[in-house]
Amino acid sequence: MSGPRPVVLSGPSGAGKSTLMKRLMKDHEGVFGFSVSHTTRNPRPGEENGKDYHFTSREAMQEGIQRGDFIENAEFSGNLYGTSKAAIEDVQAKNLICILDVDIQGVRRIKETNLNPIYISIQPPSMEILEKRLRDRQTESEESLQKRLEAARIDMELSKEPGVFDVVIINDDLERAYEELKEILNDEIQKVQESKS
Ligand SMILES: Nc1ncnc2c1ncn2[C@@H]1O[C@H](COP(=O)(O)OP(=O)(O)OP(=O)(O)O)[C@@H](O)[C@H]1O
Ligand SMILES: Nc1nc2c(ncn2[C@@H]2O[C@H](COP(=O)(O)O)[C@@H](O)[C@H]2O)c(=O)[nH]1
Repeated sequence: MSGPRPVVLSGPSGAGKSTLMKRLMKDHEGVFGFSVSHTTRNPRPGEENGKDYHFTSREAMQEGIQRGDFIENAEFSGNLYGTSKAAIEDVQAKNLICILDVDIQGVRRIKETNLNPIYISIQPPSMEILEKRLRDRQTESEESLQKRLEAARIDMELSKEPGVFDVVIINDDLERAYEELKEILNDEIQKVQESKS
């Protein structure tokens, strides 16, 4: 299907992907659409089913995977996560820039498809700062936090491999990281805005 190129945002848990993405969507109403993933993890306070995630059981999700409903899926920190074909189609049908928030395993699987997104990695300035951000967010048990930090170490190494990401943004200063993200997406944003005027 032709239309604006999707955007894959990846990077360690706690690096700031959701923070940057929410701001981008708020500042550009009618330009971006979020690909709502499925997950077997429990909702956090304030998260809405169907908006932040489709919260589901492992059994139901495995059935969906078997049926071929997902373009990618991965086990992360003890839970299943996945992008359904429908999640992407819903956004693309509206001619919006589809934003996917996926881990590094998702990035690798999406590269085997014909989605052709812009791959952006959001990285924290250091492991110490990442740990502080995750602890301050107060969403994780100690066990989950340790699993996320372990996954983060792997993510930070893999993101340095040439050719995996089109751009790596270090989210140290939020304003600067946001400006960098907007700059990268400027052409696609303009295309959507022009198509609507
Ligand atoms: N540049 C920044 N400086 C300080 N704090 C930040 C910055 N960016 C994000 N944060 C804070 O760090 C925490 C983690 O950010 P966020 O939830 O956006 O990360 P994430 O990458 O989406 O994580 P996850 O993958 O687990 O959903 C949040 O509490 C957020 O407010
Ligand atoms: N491979 C996929 N990874 C996903 C998907 N949706 C989210 N994620 C990643 O999971 C971790 C944890 O997210 P959290 O909301 O529990 O903090 C994070 O790295 C996300 O990028 C998906 O559909 N596929």
